[in-house]
Amino acid sequence: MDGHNVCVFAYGQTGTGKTFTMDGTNEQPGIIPRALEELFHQASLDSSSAFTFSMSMLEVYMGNLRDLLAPKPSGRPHEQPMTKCNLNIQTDPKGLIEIEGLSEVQISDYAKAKWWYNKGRRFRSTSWTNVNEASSRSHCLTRISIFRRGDALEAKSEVSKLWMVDLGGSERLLKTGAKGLTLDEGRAINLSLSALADVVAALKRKRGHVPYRNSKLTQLLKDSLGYGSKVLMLVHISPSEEDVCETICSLNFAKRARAIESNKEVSVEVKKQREKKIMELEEDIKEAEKQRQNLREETEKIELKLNDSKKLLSIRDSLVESDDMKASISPKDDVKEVIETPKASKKPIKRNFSNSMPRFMTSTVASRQRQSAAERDIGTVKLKSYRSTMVSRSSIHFSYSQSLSYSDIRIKALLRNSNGKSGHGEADSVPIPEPVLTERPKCNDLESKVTTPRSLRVSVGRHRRRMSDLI
Ligand SMILES: Nc1ncnc2c1ncn2[C@@H]1O[C@H](COP(=O)(O)OP(=O)(O)OP(=O)(O)O)[C@@H](O)[C@H]1O
Repeated sequence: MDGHNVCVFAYGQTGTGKTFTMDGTNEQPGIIPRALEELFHQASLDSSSAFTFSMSMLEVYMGNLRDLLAPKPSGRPHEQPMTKCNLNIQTDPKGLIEIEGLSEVQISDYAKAKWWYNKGRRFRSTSWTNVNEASSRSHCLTRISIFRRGDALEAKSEVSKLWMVDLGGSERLLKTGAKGLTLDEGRAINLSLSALADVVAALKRKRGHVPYRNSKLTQLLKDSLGYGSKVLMLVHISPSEEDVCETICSLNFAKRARAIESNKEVSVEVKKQREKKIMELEEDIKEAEKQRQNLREETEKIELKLNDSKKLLSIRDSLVESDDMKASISPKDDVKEVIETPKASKKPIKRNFSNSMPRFMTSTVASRQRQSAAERDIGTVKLKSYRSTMVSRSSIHFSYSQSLSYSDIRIKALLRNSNGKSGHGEADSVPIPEPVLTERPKCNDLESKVTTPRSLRVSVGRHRRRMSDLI
């Protein structure tokens, strides 16, 4: 009544109570009469919509459709309505199934519906077998068409179908002892049940192609047995131990059918699980984002350290490459002061330092010769007396990274002046061009001081010496 197509069917081994469940008796009405009664009851409760019902009944017998509500031939009221058999099944452009020429009767109330139903049921094909004395030899289908119209005038009317199916029983032909026509009927029932099983399997696996066309039974139920419809299957099994194989087969079929997801609507539980999963994934994403940020910061720190190291390395390299600076002044006493530290003695330091130096930094023969030549030159200079005379004027700072070039014309002039005017303190009058003072890193511990006139500012640090020269 909510607009869905519905299929209720009874499945199981022959003689297990399918017809009893669907039809019932006068004392114990089955599902079909109860459903009819309930339909009218529900329609009376719903004041917002107007419902009308119509009913059709047919059976699939030996692969053919037989109309169970067809009018009887005139003059022979007690005869079975055989005029309408082998009906054609049509599919309309919307995919809805229609049976060409099938009788459809209006049912205005439950009493009328029951009357028609009992009438159609009487014409069903039954026969005696070893298992069931009134065994159904066909599949019996009752169709209720439900027309629903809303109270608004422009509201569209909806049509839906309720199929109630009493399937023929699956049977072991040896067990039933069927012969002749009964045997053929049994085979036809088994064949169509097999086609139904194929449809169920395809629906379960969500295959694109569902083999509805393999039998009349499945063709009829195409628009009520697939996606978007509601299906209720009743499985009947025998309590007898002898029928355990059939029971297992029936239960396996039921298991497959139960796994079909025909309803597109997602249940509340599934929705909750999805939301929970989404939240977990969002938490994971946040955590990953945090880790990424930390890694980025770490990388930046490492890059900064790397840049510092590169700078230090370039400074060291610039200290090392000074072969062309070998003419630089390297006062031996001052160098020794550089090497000496307050805590360590001379010899061990010299040895250790030399040992720890890379090979390319050790002194070469040429550099030692140049150094000794420079020392000889220095010997002619009275540096100490010069210091003592100039101490009140100013000072020049020598460090491990600072040296004074004797080839510098300013120094030469200074030295000439010192020799010529020693003791007069006239250094200020020396015509020395004003030197440029460049800033160099100072190492206070290693610093040694050489006094010089205040006005004399010597650019230091421009000339660097190899570390081996310092040793
Ligand atoms: N629950 C029940 N209570 C009483 N009798 C029952 C019950 N179920 C089945 N029966 C009886 O068992 C017999 C077989 O039942 P039924 O004809 O419904 O079986 P079936 O599954 O329809 O068989 P088939 O497939 O051969 O048509 C009937 O006589 C029926 O009255």
